[in-house]
Amino acid sequence: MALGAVGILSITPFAVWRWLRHEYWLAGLDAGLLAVIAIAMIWAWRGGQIRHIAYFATLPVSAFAATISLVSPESGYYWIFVAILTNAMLLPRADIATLLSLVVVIVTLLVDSPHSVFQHTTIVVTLVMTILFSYVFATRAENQRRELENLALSDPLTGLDNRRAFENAIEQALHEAAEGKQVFGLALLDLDGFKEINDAHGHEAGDAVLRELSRLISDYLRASDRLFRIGGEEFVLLLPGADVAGMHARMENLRARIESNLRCRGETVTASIGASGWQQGDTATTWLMRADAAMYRAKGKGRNRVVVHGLSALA
Ligand SMILES: Nc1nc2c(ncn2[C@@H]2O[C@H](COP(=O)(O)OP(=O)(O)OP(=O)(O)O)[C@@H](O)[C@H]2O)c(=O)[nH]1
Repeated sequence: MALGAVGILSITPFAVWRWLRHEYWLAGLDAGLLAVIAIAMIWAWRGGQIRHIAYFATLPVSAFAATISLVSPESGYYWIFVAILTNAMLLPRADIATLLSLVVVIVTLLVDSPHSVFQHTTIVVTLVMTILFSYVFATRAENQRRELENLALSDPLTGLDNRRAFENAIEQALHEAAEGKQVFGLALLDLDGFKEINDAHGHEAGDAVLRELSRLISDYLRASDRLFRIGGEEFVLLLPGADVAGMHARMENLRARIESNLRCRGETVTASIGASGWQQGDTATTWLMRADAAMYRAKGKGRNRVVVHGLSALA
């Protein structure tokens, strides 16, 4: 929004000035660019996706810079610097931003320059330097954004996807299930007596158990399954293609594997698992509530067991 406001404040005087000088064609070009910026600002204000808005805004800005440098080469070149920076700052990919800026610069080199050879060389060199520096800036910004996204979506202790990632994934699963593309199972896994483990052996030993548990579950999962750590000793599994009977068999295997392999200072550590299949009309809350209720039934029945909602004979 701030960039848009600066753009409008900077370009409007040029549009008026050109209109007063009867340069209607150039004034119309300025007015077109002002309209693009205004639409982009309204789109952003109404919550549009920044990525789409960026492409919508940068393409006309680049086209404007190239056109103005072709029709008015004495001063038009300066707008190319603005276009290069706009591309680098707005576009989500540094390579696309650089490519677009290069196209603009190459187009402008087609102009018969009214400048001296020295001035023209200076313009070309400074444009190329600006593109290079913008590329470095945009690449850094892109990497930092990716790192931040990873940090926001992963759990630092286990490296697994976290609750926020799970919230995105369950919405996606609900969408796919409602469209009939895929059935899904959802399983909640909670360690048994973890407080006592922490109290008896210390927090670091507890952390080691959580890391080992993550490794055990990850090794057991299929490529399409997803595992999340959504709380202290609470994990969620999102299992595409799993019907309730199949889910019970798989979770029972996982439970037995944990019981056989998970140890803290030689003591066996176990987990309780509650699971539920997707049902028509489910929201994330209703689906999770059924899996949660199944998990508490597993705890209530003495822990170290699996309960799948709707599979009472096996439960
Ligand atoms: N080491 C460690 N402990 C954690 C972490 N997050 C939560 N906890 C501990 O996990 C324990 C959870 O305790 P409870 O909710 O009582 O669960 P529980 O002892 O496993 O009991 P049940 O679930 O009923 O079998 C608490 O002592 C928390 O301090 C963590 O990241 N690391």
